[in-house]
Amino acid sequence: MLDLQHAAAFLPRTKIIASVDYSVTVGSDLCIVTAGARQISGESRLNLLQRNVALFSSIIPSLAKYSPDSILMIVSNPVDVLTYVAWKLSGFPSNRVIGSGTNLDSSRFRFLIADHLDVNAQDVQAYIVGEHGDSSVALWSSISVGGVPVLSFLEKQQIAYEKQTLENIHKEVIGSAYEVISLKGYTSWAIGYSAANLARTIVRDQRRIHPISVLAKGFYGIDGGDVFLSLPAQLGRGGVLGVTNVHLTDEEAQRLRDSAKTILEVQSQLGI
Ligand SMILES: NC(=O)C1=CN([C@@H]2O[C@H](COP(=O)(O)OP(=O)(O)OC[C@H]3O[C@@H](n4cnc5c(N)ncnc54)[C@H](O)[C@@H]3O)[C@@H](O)[C@H]2O)C=CC1
Ligand SMILES: CC(=O)C(=O)O
Repeated sequence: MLDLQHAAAFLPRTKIIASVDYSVTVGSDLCIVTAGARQISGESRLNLLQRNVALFSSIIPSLAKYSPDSILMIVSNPVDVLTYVAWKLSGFPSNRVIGSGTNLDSSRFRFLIADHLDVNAQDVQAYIVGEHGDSSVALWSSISVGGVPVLSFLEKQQIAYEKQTLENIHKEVIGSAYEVISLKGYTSWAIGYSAANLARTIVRDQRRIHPISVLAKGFYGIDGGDVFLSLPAQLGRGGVLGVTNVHLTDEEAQRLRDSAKTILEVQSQLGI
């Protein structure tokens, strides 16, 4: 807290407080939960589940008690399952409980596509959906650059593109966190920007569309239980305002359902 307060002269006027007493959070508009165990090199996010569920049992009810009208944004891993846990423990409506989900994976994806095509990542529209983790799904069919749909453009021009190149880019996205963790022990900068990007949309009611972890049951044939995973959703002061109806190919929809199944299998061990 002190270390951040000492930056006061370089920041817009901001009140920075910290406490182990949850009453300091009273009346929050947005609660962002990043507490928890993190992966060691080579460990999967799903492996953190038991340790972080135990933490959530003390954190979430206290936040919900002091800020019953807030939006909860979960970042701790495994983010999709912990968003479900936070939803259950808070008793909040599902539109007010989100996970940072694949907002980060999609940025990694856009960065890699932009790098491959030598364009600006902000001009690349592309989504990773599903689990924030190993079963994530790349929506190749909806990639556009500067408004031009990339795959159909290439197909129309009969320009051969390497399916393997595309698969490799997705593999690189999945491997991104593992690579950074093996190099420096944890990831921090990109997730920080990703969470700040989501927070800005929410508190400023920007109504932008972000791929984030939402209650996904019923979308794209996802059934089998209440599951949170990432879909492109519109966000604002009310939380999740709607889920965008992005066109998925049959293969993409099947991969999304498989990703939901992976998360549900892990969730079934919880007994919540
Ligand atoms: N969703 C995403 O894309 C990402 C998620 N993460 C996840 O975020 C979590 C934290 O990672 P790091 O910040 O790297 O770990 P860290 O070890 O640097 O920080 C964890 C923090 O949690 C705090 N904490 C532990 N128990 C607590 C409790 N009961 N109440 C309040 N705070 C408590 C610790 O004091 C510590 O400051 C991990 O689960 C990690 O996997 C990290 C990066 C990206
Ligand atoms: C750690 C993590 O989930 C990430 O950087 O993607």
